[in-house]
Order: sequence, then C-alpha cells, then structure tokens
Amino acid sequence: MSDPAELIDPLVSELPTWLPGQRWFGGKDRPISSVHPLGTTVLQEGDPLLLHMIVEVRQDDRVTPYQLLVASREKLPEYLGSSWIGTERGRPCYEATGDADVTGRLLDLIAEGADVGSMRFRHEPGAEVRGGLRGRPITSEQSNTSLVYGGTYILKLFRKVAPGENPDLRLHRALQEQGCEHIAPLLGSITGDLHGEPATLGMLQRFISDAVDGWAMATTSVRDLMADPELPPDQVGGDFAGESQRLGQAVANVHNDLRRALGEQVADAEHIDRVVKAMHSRLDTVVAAVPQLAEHAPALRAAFDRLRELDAPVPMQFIHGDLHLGQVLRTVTGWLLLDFEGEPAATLAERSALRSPLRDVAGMLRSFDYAAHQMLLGEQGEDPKLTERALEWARRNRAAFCEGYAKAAADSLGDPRSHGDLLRALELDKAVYEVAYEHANRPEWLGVPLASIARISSGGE
Ligand SMILES: Nc1ncnc2c1ncn2[C@@H]1O[C@H](COP(=O)(O)OP(=O)(O)O)[C@@H](O)[C@H]1O
Ligand SMILES: O=P(O)(O)O[C@H]1O[C@H](CO)[C@@H](O[C@H]2O[C@H](CO)[C@@H](O)[C@H](O)[C@H]2O)[C@H](O)[C@H]1O
Repeated sequence: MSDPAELIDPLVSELPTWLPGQRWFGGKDRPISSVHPLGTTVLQEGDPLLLHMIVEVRQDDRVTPYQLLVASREKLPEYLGSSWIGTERGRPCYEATGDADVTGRLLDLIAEGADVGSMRFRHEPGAEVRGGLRGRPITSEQSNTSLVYGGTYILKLFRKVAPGENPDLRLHRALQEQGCEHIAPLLGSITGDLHGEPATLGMLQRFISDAVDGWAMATTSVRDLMADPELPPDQVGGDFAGESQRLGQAVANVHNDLRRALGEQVADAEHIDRVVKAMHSRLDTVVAAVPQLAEHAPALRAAFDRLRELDAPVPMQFIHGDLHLGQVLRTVTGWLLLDFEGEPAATLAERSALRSPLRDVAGMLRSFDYAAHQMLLGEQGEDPKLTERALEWARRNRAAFCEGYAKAAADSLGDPRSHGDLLRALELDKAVYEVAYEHANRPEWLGVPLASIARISSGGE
C-alpha cells in the first residue's frame, strides 16, 4: 500500500451503514446523518496495516466522537469475514479488535511507553507490562471493547470518547493510590487528542482469571432457593447473604477510599433542587416512551419531592455511578468493583459530578431485586409462592448488603437504611432509568423494574 491516507475517505463513507450494527454503538435510536474523520494514526505499516481512527458521528443535533481500530490486508482470512467494513482501493478493510495478529501491537506500545503521532501509550508508574502477547476480545455484552492478553492483561478501548480523563481511569488511579484492595490493578493507559485536548482512549488492567461475577453467583443462589421451596433461606446450600454482606463492606471501603483521595462536599439546597429536577425530567422522558409508567408517576414525583425536606445533611463524593451485580467480581480473596465509567448514556459532565454514595447502594439494591425477579420472567401466570420466595431472597440479601455497608461506612452515613427517604428516591430514580434501558434494549425484561416501582412506591419495601 503506497499511502494509507488514500483509504481514509472511502472507508469513512462506509461507516454510516456499518456503525449501527455494532453492539457498542450507542446511537441506534436515530439515523446517522454524517461521519467525519477527526484523526487517523498509523499504528503498524505493511500487511496487515493497522489504523487508529477517531470519527465524529452526527445524528440530528447530537455529535459523538467514537474510537475505531481498523486494519486492512491484501486478502481477508475467512475468520475475519464478519469484521469486514468495506473494500477500498482493492484492499479489504475490517474492524481490527477481532484480529489477534494486530491487537498485540497495542500492548507492545504500552510496554514500550511509546508515542505514535498524537497517541501516548503508557504504563502506570512502577507497573511492569510485558509485550509479545496476542489480544482477543471478551465475548460478554459490553458498551466498550475489551481485549484479553494471554490471561494476564485486559485492555479496555473506550468506544465513545470525550476530551479529558475518563472517570474509569481517574477513579482507578485514585483508588490505586489509596492501596484499595477492591479493584483490579491498573497497569497502563492510552491517551489521544480530541479537539486539541488530551482524551483517554484505553485502560490496561490485570486480568483476574479465577473470578466469578456477582450476577452469576446471585442468580445461582436464587435458583437454589426456588428449587427447595420448603427450606428456610439460611439453610439452602447456595445462600448468598454472607457474600452480600461482604460485598456491602467492599462498596463502603471503596467509597471511603474515593472520599479520602478526592474529597467530599455536603449538598446545599440548590444542589438538591437540581437533583430533584433531574429526577422529574428523567421521569417525564421515560413516561413519554413507556406509557405503563404513567400510573406510578404521582407516587414517584412525591418520593422525589421529599428530598427537598431531608433533615440530615447529604454528603456527596465521587462514586461508581452504575453499580450492579454484573460490575463486581468475586475472587479467591474478596470482591472487586469494575467499570467506574458511570451510566453509559450519561454525559461526561454528569458522570464526573459529585453524588451521594447512596446512589451506588441504591444501584446494588436494585440489582438484588433483578436477580430475584429474572427467575420469574418465563413463568406462565404468577405463582404467588414463587413470587414470595423471590421477594424473600431479595429482602434477605438487600438487608445483608446494608449491614455489610454499615460496618465499614463513614460515620456521616452509617446504615443506608437509616436514610429511608433518600434511599427510596434514589432507588426509584434508578428503576426509572432501568425502565428506559429495558424498553430500549430488552423489552422482555421491562416488567422487572415496573413491578419494583409499583412495590416501592406503594410503600411495599
Ligand atoms: N480486570 C478484569 N478481570 C477479569 N475480567 C474483567 C476485568 N475487567 C473487566 N472484566 C470483564 O469484562 C466485562 C466488561 O468490563 P467493563 O469494564 O464492565 O466494560 P464496559 O464498560 O464495556 O461494560 C466485565 O463484566 C467482566 O466480566
Ligand atoms: O453494565 P453496563 O454499564 O453496560 O450497564 C447497563 O446494562 C446493565 C445490564 O447488563 C443494566 O443493568 C440492569 O440489569 C442487570 C441484570 O442484567 C441488573 O443487575 C441491574 O441492576 C439492572 O440495572 C444497567 O442498568 C445498564 O446501565
């Protein structure tokens, strides 16, 4: 190939049809009006040629920069057929994260601490990173793309990029500096330029191979309880309450470390007013899309408005922002929290704001509810005995989580259950978010958050 630049324009013209088919593309709800290349870096010359691209995707009034890793070869091997984007100037061009012959280059560049064009590949101070490994994408559903190298490293390539330090990297750095035991060690990063400002493109961590995620463990425990309907929950083999308690403690420890590293503030009336307005506004949007939510709107609004009358001060700090059982890993030594990026649909400014740590507690409490109720999804008609069993599991594990949290929490917080109005409003706000998420992504799950909203807003929990 004489000049890689010759590929760029024809390749970019293929992207409006190719992007909506990608799992990580976050704008599937509206048509793409244009894609514009912001910057291209040649990471490897020859065959295969490896290009890093940042493109700006325009949809109505929304403009979002995305990061792409694209390769081109003289001849595309059959196993890369599903990654094909287009054939430009006679050369097949394809999404490169599935090509283990080229992904190793990213790790090598981090190991070398290299600069290529405006991209900076770095390992963290004191971290040892070994190159020479092939990287393969993980198969689980995700909003970014993560590559695993030899069962040793995991490199997350952030798909949506924004100027500034990604909160995932920022919070991992802060936690690592505090010696936090509840994160996977941070080893390196990739930074590029976006509109003249540094922007995080990737984050390298130790891959934890001997771990199970919290969602898999919790749902196995629910299944065990359902299979033995007569046994009291504490005598069922797969009882999860001990783990829930340890998880609560781990989350409180992470909050403590984030507070120590990055500080805290107490929310003033103006801030609380903004939070309440944001809750109402999210509800307005979701009710418009999901009319079944309308009947619960008055109770939801009343719960949100109660935040204006709280007696106790509301401390705010950096938090995880999208905590659920799928974001925690149980290793042989304890619980790890993953993915401090916040809710995928939120703006960087929203995700980087100080918030009540009880938001993370509320997220996890919602997740216990999900784990219990997803078992009932396929059931024909409601079996009151099974439903009661599910509720019993959720109650037991939610309580254990709060007990664990209280053991390690800051004095200003204590037991999350002692902040009833705040916790209820945050749980309901999260459930409203989940209604929107399920409506857009998994309509068959919509009943899970809707049923919880009905229960919580009627004072059932
Ligand atoms: N350090 C790690 N060790 C082992 N598995 C990991 C690690 N980090 C992430 N994973 C796995 O990758 C999945 C996706 O990671 P995550 O950071 O949540 O990506 P995304 O932001 O795209 O959702 C996780 O659910 C987990 O299964
Ligand atoms: O992990 P992500 O950052 O992509 O989070 C999004 O997807 C989650 C589902 O994968 C979604 O979580 C919801 O479903 C979970 C069960 O699959 C449940 O444990 C969570 O409590 C529930 O919120 C999450 O909301 C969304 O942001």
